[in-house]
Amino acid sequence: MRASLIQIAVDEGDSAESRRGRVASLVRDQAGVADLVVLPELWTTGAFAYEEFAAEAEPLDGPTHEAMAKAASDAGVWLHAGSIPERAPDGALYNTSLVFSPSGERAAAYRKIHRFGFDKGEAVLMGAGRDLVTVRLPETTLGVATCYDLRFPELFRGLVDAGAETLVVPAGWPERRRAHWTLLAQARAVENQAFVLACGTAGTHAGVPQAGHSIVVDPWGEVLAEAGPGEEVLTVEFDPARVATTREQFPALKDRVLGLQPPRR
Ligand SMILES: O=C(O)CCC(=O)C(=O)O
Repeated sequence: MRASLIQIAVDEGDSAESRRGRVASLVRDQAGVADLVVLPELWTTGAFAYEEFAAEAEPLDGPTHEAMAKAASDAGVWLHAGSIPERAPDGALYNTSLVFSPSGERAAAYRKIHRFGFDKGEAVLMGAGRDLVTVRLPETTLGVATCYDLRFPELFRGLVDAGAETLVVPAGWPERRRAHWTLLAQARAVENQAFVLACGTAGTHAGVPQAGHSIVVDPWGEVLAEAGPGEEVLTVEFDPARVATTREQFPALKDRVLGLQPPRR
């Protein structure tokens, strides 16, 4: 199976509309190259452009949905289209990822569960998702998570329990914490014996330089491919069957002990 992670430069001065056109064309270029294409988090606005979330928010089936559904079917690829600022019917905002099949049907929508910013930014502007999401592809089952979610291993264990073998993480991770990004992507792969496809952004927006360095990690924790800091398409070939063989040959997941008792006082 071949996957291409499109590490988009999300700089100021590029409108959401023009970026949508540019990204759709990059997705189309993957026809015959990749089976699965992955885009980053909130690439129409930038993950840190908090003041743009409301203005650029769109319904689930808004302009980004339309452009990406068409790009997926034109290219004949599975497309994890990263996330959009979603305006829900009740007016609430969510950081929502969209996944499309090669015929351009929406296969899944995932509302980010852990919102970043502590007492400001996304954490106060957006609602929190509650539902884990997996997507069955012919070759593998995707488990989806978004950016800050990468810090919460229990979410990934939930995805693995639901059958995920390839963990896909679109992000807008800042350069300042790039070491955490790489470390956590490898940790999630090792502990879950799964592939991790983590696609970040490049460029600078809202004064926050982005880390780039999108990364693909195998179920043994080895880095199969890693991007540099700038805009880049990172293409990697991987064998989804390695999840089953790794879990058979080193069956640590079977040794989980659930329901531990808290310390006695
Ligand atoms: O956890 C981090 O360091 C970055 C998270 C983030 O930027 C986000 O979720 O948008």
